[in-house]
Amino acid sequence: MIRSFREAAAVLYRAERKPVLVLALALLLAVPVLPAELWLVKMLVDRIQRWSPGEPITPIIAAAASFAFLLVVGNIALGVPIPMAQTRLNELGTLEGQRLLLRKTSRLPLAAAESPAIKDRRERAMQASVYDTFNTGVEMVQTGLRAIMLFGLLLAYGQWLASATVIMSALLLAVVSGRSADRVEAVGQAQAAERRLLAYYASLMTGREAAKEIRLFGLGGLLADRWRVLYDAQAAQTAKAIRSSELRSIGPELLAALVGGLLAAFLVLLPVSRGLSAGDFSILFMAVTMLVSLLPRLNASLIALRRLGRRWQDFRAYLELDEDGRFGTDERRTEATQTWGAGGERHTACGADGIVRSAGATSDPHTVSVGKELAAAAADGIGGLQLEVRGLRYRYAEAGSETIRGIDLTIPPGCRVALVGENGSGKSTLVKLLAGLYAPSSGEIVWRRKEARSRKVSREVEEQYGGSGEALREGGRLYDGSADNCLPGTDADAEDGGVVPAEGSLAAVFQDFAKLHLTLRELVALGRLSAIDDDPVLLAALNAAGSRQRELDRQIGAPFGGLEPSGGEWQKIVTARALLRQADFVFFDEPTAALDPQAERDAFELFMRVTEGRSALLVTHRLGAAKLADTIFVLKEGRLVEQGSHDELMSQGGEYDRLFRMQASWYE
Ligand SMILES: Nc1ncnc2c1ncn2[C@@H]1O[C@H](COP(=O)(O)OP(=O)(O)OP(=O)(O)O)[C@@H](O)[C@H]1O
Repeated sequence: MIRSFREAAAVLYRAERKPVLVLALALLLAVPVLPAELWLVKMLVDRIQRWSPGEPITPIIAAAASFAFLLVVGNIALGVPIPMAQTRLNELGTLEGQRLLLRKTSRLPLAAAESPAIKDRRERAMQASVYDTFNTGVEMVQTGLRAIMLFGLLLAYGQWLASATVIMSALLLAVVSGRSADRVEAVGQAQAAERRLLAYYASLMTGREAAKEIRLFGLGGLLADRWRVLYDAQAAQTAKAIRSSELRSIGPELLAALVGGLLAAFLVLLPVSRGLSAGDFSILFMAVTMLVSLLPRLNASLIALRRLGRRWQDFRAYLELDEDGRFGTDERRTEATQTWGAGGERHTACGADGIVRSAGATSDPHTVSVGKELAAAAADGIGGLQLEVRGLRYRYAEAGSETIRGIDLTIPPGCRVALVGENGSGKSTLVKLLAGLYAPSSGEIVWRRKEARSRKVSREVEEQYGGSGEALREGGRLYDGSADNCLPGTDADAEDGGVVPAEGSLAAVFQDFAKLHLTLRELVALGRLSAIDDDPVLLAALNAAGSRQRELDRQIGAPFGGLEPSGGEWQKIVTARALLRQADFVFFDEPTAALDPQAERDAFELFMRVTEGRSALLVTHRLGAAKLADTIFVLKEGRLVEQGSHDELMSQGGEYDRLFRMQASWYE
């Protein structure tokens, strides 16, 4: 509880110091005002009592004026800044809380971000409130200090019995209502998954994705009904928990009120029995009645802070989730590795009989931080990336069996590989693993930097980029390296180490790419943000991807009043983004699925040209296009079953031959 208060205060303090200090100071300075007020009341009453006609009235006026002054200080000097600071802190708390959650979510490993359990955690974390946790904490401190002062006053008058009785009844109330509040909170926490479902139904009914199906199949009513039933069920659960909580606290609350009443009545007898002055009686009476009303408030603050503390624990737990995209948060992955290592070994690559055979000494691969090396690699423009995969296995958290079942392969620099296989054979999963978006359940993915051979930009590519080859070469590498090392059974370059690659050395065009509603400029520049103001480079990338879009500052996406590209146009834009990245290794996961036949053909030709001399992995169901690759990998039920050139695989009469003939039969 104290930790959550401290952490919430730190979040707000980091965001803006002034309102935190103002609120804390104003609330704390208000504490001594209370006993001062009581003392002045006593003084005033005593002076009035002692005053008799003919005596000067000044002492009474002085006491009354001091009391008025204190009221002004309490209500205006301290009262005014408090709501102002609270309003600001409320805004800041909402902003910071959401910012932290959004930033965290965007940094989670893909597998974690996709996991329902993590989504439920986020839902619970979203119930936390930075502002409420801080404000309730400060208010509780203030109320607690006031209560201590009032107790002190009672004790000063020797009222031990009264103090003990009030404390006992307050403790009883705290225990009973604390337990009830915990039960209500537990109900709220358990509803996280249902709240997510509610939000999902609402987004289906209001969003764009499902709008067509909802109208066509008349699903609106069904969804609205489900939403209402779920909502009602949740509301009923909450109401039940609150009802039983309220019923439980009736007894202790009655007791506290009774104690207060009895004590007040008891005090009426005090002046007579102890010879106290009217001022003493006033101060005691006020102290008891204030305490009796303050203690339930203190109790309520305690309960609220406890509830907020629990929510804060969810918030903290979410923010502490492992951010490493390559190793993930899944315990099953502890044995998995994805490393980036220097080269130094010999290998046989792209062999016709599949499955890599590594020979010779392998230098210790070492994990590196992502980012710096990209700059280094981009600056010197050397080398290509070699990908080595050993014993790779992957099982989705919710799946009963492995999707990837022990894959070994090597893709040397400058090697263009096609990955083919039936639906569900694991192609996209493999790409996500290789791209570092999922962490393997076991096995190794090792990237090595290899020396480049020829690094010239081919005339064809230069032309394709609209004469902006120079601009595109900046920060990148376009070259016409040969693919000899990809020929089956041929050894690739050996003994060529080098710097390791980094995040920006990889680029990808995914099958299910995100249609981000940004400007065209931003959409393309996401590939290389440093080029965001370089119009010739951005236009060249669009040109290279076959897109005819030229208005870089045009908003894309109808929901924001912008241009709505067709499916094929969208694909060209995201391809331009990947091209702009100038990565050493490019993944194309079914990048032509939405293109018309001519555009598809153009795209494959372009793919061949722009990936000249660098490594690329193309996932495709168009086996005619796969023929263009240097090597074809055939995946079946999560295993690499064949590997080789088109002619070799056809002559083997295996899975590839079967798939190819089946597809070709459509065109006979
Ligand atoms: N998030 C997930 N959770 C559980 N299982 C998944 C998940 N994503 C994919 N799978 C399963 O993994 C298997 C391989 O899926 P994947 O998308 O990799 O196949 P694919 O070869 O790319 O298929 P396609 O050709 O249809 O695109 C499928 O059985 C699929 O149902």
